[in-house]
Amino acid sequence: MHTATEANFDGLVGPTHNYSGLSFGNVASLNNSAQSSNPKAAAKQGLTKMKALADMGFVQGVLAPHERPHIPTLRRLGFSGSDANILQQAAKHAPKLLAAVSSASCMWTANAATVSPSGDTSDNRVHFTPANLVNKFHRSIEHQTTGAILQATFKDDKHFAHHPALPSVEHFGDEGAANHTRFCHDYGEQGIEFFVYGMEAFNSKAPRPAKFPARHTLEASQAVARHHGLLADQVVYAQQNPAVIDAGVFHNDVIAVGNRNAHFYHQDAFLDTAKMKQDLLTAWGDRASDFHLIEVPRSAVPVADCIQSYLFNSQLLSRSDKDMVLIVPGECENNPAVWAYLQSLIKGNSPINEVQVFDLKQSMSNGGGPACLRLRVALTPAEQRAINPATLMNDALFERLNCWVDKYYRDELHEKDLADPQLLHESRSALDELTQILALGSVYEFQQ
Ligand SMILES: NCCC[C@H](NC(=O)CCC(=O)O)C(=O)O
Repeated sequence: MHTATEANFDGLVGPTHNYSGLSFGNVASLNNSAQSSNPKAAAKQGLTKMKALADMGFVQGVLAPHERPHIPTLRRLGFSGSDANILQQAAKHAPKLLAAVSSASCMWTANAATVSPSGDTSDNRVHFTPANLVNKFHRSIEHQTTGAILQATFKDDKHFAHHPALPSVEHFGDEGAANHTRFCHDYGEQGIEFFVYGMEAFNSKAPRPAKFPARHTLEASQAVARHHGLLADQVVYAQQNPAVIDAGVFHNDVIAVGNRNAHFYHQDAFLDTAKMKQDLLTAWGDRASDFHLIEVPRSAVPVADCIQSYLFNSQLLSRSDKDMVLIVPGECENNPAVWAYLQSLIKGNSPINEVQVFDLKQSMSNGGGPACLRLRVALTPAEQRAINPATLMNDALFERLNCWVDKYYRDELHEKDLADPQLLHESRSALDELTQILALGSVYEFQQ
């Protein structure tokens, strides 16, 4: 281990994974709200992807799911009595609230936080800011536990700095790394941090979407950049095209992905594409010919096909300096325009040389693809050695987590099951054991 690398930390799908139509503006979430879910299959699909990446030689970590249904939130909202009584009352009087506090949405760890690697920060530590996720109630309750799990995973304050989430108000709406990409030569060198926002909160004259919410503001990204101690000329901001948000692109990672010297994005992704390109090339500096701007034209793949297939919600991974592999969901293979485009892409002269397909249907049906499920953390060798080793995927952990899923997870879940006190019991028992497997300590309220 001599050079820095990029680790992926995937969210392990929790035992209450279900489809409740909670995310206005997210087409899959709204369309699948009547479906029953399969938490066991969901967790195993995620584990299979994690194991495959570990087997390919990438550093792969696991982030634990949160305590759900979240009884402390129901108590905060006025329900009282025993846990079973609270579940029963919530199911009767506020079923959508019960669904919200039962969501396994923390699986999408691209939304867990924004991470700045040590090559970029003023104190040369890796900085983490959990995302407040204020736009959706069910996600706004994630950041505290997310912060605790990140601190239990990246423990050593010599290497890692943890900030609290930004103020939980729309002006600072923050969706984390789903709207953040880092470009660099080597992962350990200083890079360019690219922040994409949906609207300017304090400028009502600036463009913003009309139909669906812009979840992430410019002001949130600027605050994160200040906290992380980033240099102004290493930071680029770009506004998402409001029209694509209105078409269902609720996060920028549904329409663009970047890695090292490659930016792979759709023609319609940004409000001002020419400016985005110019700003990135200026920040990149000399050797501009090394930077790959791979723009997918709408004539080849319409925006609707991007949303249906999640083409851009892929993981773009470096196998060596000039060789990248793209990890895509099965939906890409089933979309003729997308699949034809991908075949031509890998034959062309971009650094992307291979496409690998993974079945992530359980997560995809709530609008989460391969990229949503992972948080990227670029690490130097010394930082890598400082991570909690119990969270790193390998043969033994894969085996152990599969047995753990078999022991605790159901293979079918309907909205009505969320009121079952047995589900709460199963979920807490599972997480209690998981904190031992991953050596996290007591990160959940029920353990305190
Ligand atoms: N990065 C992908 C995030 C997907 C997530 N979906 C959800 O929360 C849907 C949950 C439901 O509808 O049951 C979201 O929209 O934030």
